[in-house]
Amino acid sequence: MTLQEEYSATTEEKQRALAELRNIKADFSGRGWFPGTSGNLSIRVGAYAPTRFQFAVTSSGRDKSAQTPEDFLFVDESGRPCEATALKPSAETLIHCEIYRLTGCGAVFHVHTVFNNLISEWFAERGSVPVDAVELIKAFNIWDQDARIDVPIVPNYADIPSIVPEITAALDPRIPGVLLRNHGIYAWGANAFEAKRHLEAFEFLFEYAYRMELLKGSARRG
Ligand SMILES: CSC[C@@H](O)[C@@H](O)C(=O)COP(=O)(O)O
Ligand SMILES: [Zn+2]
Repeated sequence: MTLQEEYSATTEEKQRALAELRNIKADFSGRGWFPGTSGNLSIRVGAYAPTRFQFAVTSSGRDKSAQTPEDFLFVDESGRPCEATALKPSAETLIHCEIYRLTGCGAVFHVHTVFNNLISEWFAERGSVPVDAVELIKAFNIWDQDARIDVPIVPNYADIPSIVPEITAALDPRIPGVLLRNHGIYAWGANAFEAKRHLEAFEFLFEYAYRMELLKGSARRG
């Protein structure tokens, strides 16, 4: 068995991953989370080592509100397609690769929303979004009384490979997500269920943080 074969998944596992991605993509599309072909999703399949893994990822530039046979392809740890295909993996595949390499997680979801863009710009100089004592922090399995978290924000560059070392440096192992400034959130988890829970929690907390800043501002104005 070649190394590639050792890390490739069974046909059944690949089909299960694609079915799960189709359901997740339809769900997120229903929430309006893929404006203008933005967003990308991936689920890891097969054996894992930080230097050898494979995952299914959305193909680049497509309307993610549509369901077609060309929506996904499988790539390896370097982001290269695992088989001959005319499809192009997401332009941000290297970010998924780095998150899998650093965390060993099972799924990575990326969406652009107005709230995640606004809050990442508002707190950009601070370098993270502070969230204090909100119950939904428990979605990240943080159960401290009055827990406080800081969601990392990294610079956004047109050259995607330049973003990767920023994520490597900023990633907090306690926080399953990272914001790209004025771009969007990457959320991950051990599997698609957990990554979806984390993404929903992040989007709730970003809207909460945005509205809390407005309340504080109006209170200061009196
Ligand atoms: C078209 S704006 C969004 C893209 O530039 C990118 O940020 C994105 O999220 C989707 O890129 P894709 O290559 O389709 O995965
Ligand atoms: Zn994006």
